[in-house]
Amino acid sequence: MNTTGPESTPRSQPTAALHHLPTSRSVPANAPANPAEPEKSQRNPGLHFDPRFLDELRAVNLSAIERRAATLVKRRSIKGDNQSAWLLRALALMDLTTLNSNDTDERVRRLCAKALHPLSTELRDGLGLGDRLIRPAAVCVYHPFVATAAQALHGSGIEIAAVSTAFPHGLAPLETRVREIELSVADGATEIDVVIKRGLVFAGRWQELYDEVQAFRQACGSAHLKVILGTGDLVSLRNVTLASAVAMMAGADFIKTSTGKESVNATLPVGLAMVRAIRTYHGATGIRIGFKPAGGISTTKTALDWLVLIKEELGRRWLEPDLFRFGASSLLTDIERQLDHHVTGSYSATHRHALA
Ligand SMILES: O=C[C@H](O)COP(=O)(O)O
Repeated sequence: MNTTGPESTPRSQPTAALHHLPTSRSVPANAPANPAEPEKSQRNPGLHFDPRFLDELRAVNLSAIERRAATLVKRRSIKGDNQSAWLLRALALMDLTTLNSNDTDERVRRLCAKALHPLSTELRDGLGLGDRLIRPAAVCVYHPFVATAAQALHGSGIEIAAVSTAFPHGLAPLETRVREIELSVADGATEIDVVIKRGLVFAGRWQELYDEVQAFRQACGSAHLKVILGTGDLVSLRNVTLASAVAMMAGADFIKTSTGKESVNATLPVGLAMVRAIRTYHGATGIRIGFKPAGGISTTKTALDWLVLIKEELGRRWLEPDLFRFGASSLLTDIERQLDHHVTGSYSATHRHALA
């Protein structure tokens, strides 16, 4: 593949049924004509729930998706300066995350300090970055640390993402989960990562799932909504595809693979199933939905695989922070090490880059 420029465009797959669906909010204008000029994507207004959209997506060909995921990665060849450029891009597309049971305000402050200055002066000089500001797109924390992060990042332009709705299982009454979103927004969260109740997927209770996600979207107000599917729990790619579709119909701004707490996290076949659902939705509505793989993405090799997948399947426009994020707690460390290697010719010890 050509990995140097913003040349490819998404291949739309309009579906017949979707064209007839009414939107649940005002009908948006189509996406910008030139995807190479990234105007901020408009928010997803959602669609009224209609099972016909699900019928369009039901026939997922598992083996074809697995074959495609394997081929994409094999074809990748990103080296040298080009690789450094892609790694800097990966950094800028990151939700720098801490979601541990032993998180503290102090740890979150250190993480925010790292987000503000992710690369050392030597490394920046070695890479010739000059004045270029390269920082993660967001810091992602549990609700109790939103106010701390908001204070530490005030005025920086770095988004504050909160995992709400009884993360990571989503097993609390709906009112409790909605209230948690409202509290996070009040504390300064600009993005909310919600988890779905996986049981609604197993039971095929799609309307109920739609209603819950719509309630989350409403509680978010101007904060952007990322819907975590917990794909490692969902058993089949068909479930992943249908849950993606319901989340988008209900107004998700992003769909996200995993909480990082399931036994299986983000995998390329699952990602492929999700980005194809995104492509279908875009083809039919003109609305671009963001994608966030998360959980277990800790090496630059894996990060590059994901970037290749997105560029090939959705196009260059999706490699911007309003449409793509990595959810990752340790990826930044490996990016620093690889960049260091590019500049100095040798690998530094991981502990030199340890976060928080
Ligand atoms: O949403 C982000 C994930 O929880 C991060 O997972 P990770 O710690 O495996 O990178």
